[in-house]
Amino acid sequence: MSFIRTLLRHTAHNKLLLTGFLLSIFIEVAYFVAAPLSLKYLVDKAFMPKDFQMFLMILGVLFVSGLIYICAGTFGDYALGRLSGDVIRTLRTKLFTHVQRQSFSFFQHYKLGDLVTRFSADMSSLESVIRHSSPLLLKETLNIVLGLVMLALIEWKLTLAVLAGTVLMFVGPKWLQSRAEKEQTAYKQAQEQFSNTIDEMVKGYKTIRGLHQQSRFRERAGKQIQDLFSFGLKLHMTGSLMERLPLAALLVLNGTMIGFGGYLIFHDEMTVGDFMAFLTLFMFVGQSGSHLTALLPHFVESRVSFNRIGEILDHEPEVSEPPNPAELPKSIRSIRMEQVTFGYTEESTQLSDVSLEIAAGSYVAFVGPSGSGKSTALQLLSRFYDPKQGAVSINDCDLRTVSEASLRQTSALVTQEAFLFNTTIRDNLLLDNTQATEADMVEAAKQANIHRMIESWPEGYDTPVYHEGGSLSGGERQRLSLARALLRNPRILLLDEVTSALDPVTEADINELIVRLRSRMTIVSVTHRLASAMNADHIYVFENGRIVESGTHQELLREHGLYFRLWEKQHGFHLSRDGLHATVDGERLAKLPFFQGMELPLLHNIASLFSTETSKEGDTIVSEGEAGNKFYIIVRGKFEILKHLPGQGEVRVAVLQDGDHFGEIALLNNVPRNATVKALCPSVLLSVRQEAFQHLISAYPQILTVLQSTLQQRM
Ligand SMILES: Nc1ncnc2c1ncn2[C@@H]1O[C@H](COP(=O)(O)OP(=O)(O)OP(=O)(O)O)[C@@H](O)[C@H]1O
Repeated sequence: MSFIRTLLRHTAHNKLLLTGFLLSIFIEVAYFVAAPLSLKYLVDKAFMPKDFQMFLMILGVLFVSGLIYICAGTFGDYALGRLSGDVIRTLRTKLFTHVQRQSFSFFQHYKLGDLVTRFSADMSSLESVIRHSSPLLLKETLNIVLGLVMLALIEWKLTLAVLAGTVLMFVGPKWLQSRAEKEQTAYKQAQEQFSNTIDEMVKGYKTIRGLHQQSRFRERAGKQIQDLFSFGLKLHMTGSLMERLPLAALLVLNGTMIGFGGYLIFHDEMTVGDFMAFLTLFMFVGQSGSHLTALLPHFVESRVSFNRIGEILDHEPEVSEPPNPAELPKSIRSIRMEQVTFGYTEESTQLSDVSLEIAAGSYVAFVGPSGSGKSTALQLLSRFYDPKQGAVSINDCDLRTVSEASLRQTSALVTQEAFLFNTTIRDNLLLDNTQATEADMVEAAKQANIHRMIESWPEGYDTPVYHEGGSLSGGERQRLSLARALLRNPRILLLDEVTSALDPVTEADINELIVRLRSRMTIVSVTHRLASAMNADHIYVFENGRIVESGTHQELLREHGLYFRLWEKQHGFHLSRDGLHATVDGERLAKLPFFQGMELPLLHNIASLFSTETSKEGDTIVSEGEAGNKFYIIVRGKFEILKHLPGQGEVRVAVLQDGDHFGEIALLNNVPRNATVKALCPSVLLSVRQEAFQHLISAYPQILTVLQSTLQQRM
């Protein structure tokens, strides 16, 4: 078993303790095996001839060897504790460090529950086998071997008969082993799935309650608990069969031994003392045999656990530290992507032949439609992935040759998620930054416009954060994660949609901060909102994984290309500072296909028919199949369009963002929604009801014609 090999490998370095432990086991076993022999001598040499001196001598020997046995056992327990603790500590550390080294794809493949189960349930089963089952295995095997030798010394013929029957004890468990392994694997998988559900239930508790999804989750958990019950029952039954079959074999053996032993006594080939010693020793060996088989289910479980942990340890990170990593210089000249092609999987391509150069100290924006590859390009700049072809470099230094520590000191990434640790605000800001003073921390918080807010909390910088930042607002979280990045004083600041989920005031604030920072560091910002990018020194426009345009805001507008079209789409909306009230210009409405050619005064009237709606992440705006009675324009936010496709279930078919519209088909009578629309972040919409539109349609039949042709295209 490779598990035993691993065990030996991890304990071999502590030779003295290991030898002491093995010796203690040997003494224990020798005592147990030899003790029944005392019966033979007591009966044949002391009791039968009534030799009191011999009796005292045997008693003395028993007492001294009992004392040695107790001392050896105590030392053995200590040695085992140290050795097994050491193995588990090494394995836990190895697993943790290995998981930490992994690339993003690993965390996409393994869910939280998968990993937690491996760190907890699987490690515990290994721990129990290392601490209890392995030493028992050793002891019981030695018991059997030594016991059999002793039995042979007492009466070899009887021993041979018994030995032949012993084979029976191991046939059943061997036969059941592969079944037990399969059941164990199924049980562990069910544990993982249940852990994943608990994880979602805790993290998504607001969404679950908000959307009243408790019963769906209860149903899912109920099914998983039922699976745990069924797999657990099967496992229990197989385990108990593995223990019971050898016991049945033992009963047969007992009968054989008493029968054959009796025959030998009646024919004077064995003394009564020999028989009693044989019987006691045989009971003892039999007990060891059944202990051994009782250990089998634990070994099966630990083997499955060991393989599951091994699967993680065998997973090599795709992005690894080079053997002799280079350090990035203090001053940065440029960041380059040269003919970069990249795909998240072997088969897919998310970036094709992307080349760009970012001068040190400049502020660069990546813009483009959803899914065009902006964030992917940023992740390559952070070396969360390596390109399939081409190179990403800083100062002509390929990132694949640079040490991770040096890269992370040079650049800091802030993402939309703004993850915070469950500790105080101070610890969240400082992390391991021992060089930053209290004044530095306050300065960074001031720059990110969060200092006053922190000070207004009763515990100030010592305020604890709960639920990974869920106890704070999105804006507070984002400002804190910006302050954290600034405190590290990076030379390159990478921002991934940092303002997309924020209210207009916070967004404007953060955009101002970026403008202030641009002289101090190189900034690369991914955003789908062009108003946030217009101040950039240079803008790269992505479409289908390629850079299709680049230049300043003005240059790009003059090109009348994709950027211009996106700008036109996002322009013409007004949002109040609190983000709760939006309006749209008549000119903007004129760009919608079904309003084209209408006079401006009428469009202004139509604009006044719209009312503002806000939605939270996860809110369903429209549901496939329901009767629709509203048309929507997205003022700001992100929505996914989901459709039920035959054989595939609900599938995301598109993502809509600022300036996009949906639901116009519902403005026709009795047309059900042909897709579900869900908010991916806090969003603001303008909507108009069907009734309000009816008189327009009758006055302007062209609206109806265009809507009908849109409907035909989409069905
Ligand atoms: N981790 C991932 N694994 C597989 N595919 C991914 C992964 N992340 C993104 N993609 C896919 O890669 C493509 C580009 O995604 P990316 O996030 O870079 O686009 P984007 O322009 O930033 O869009 P958005 O603004 O919607 O995030 C999309 O088709 C997306 O579905």
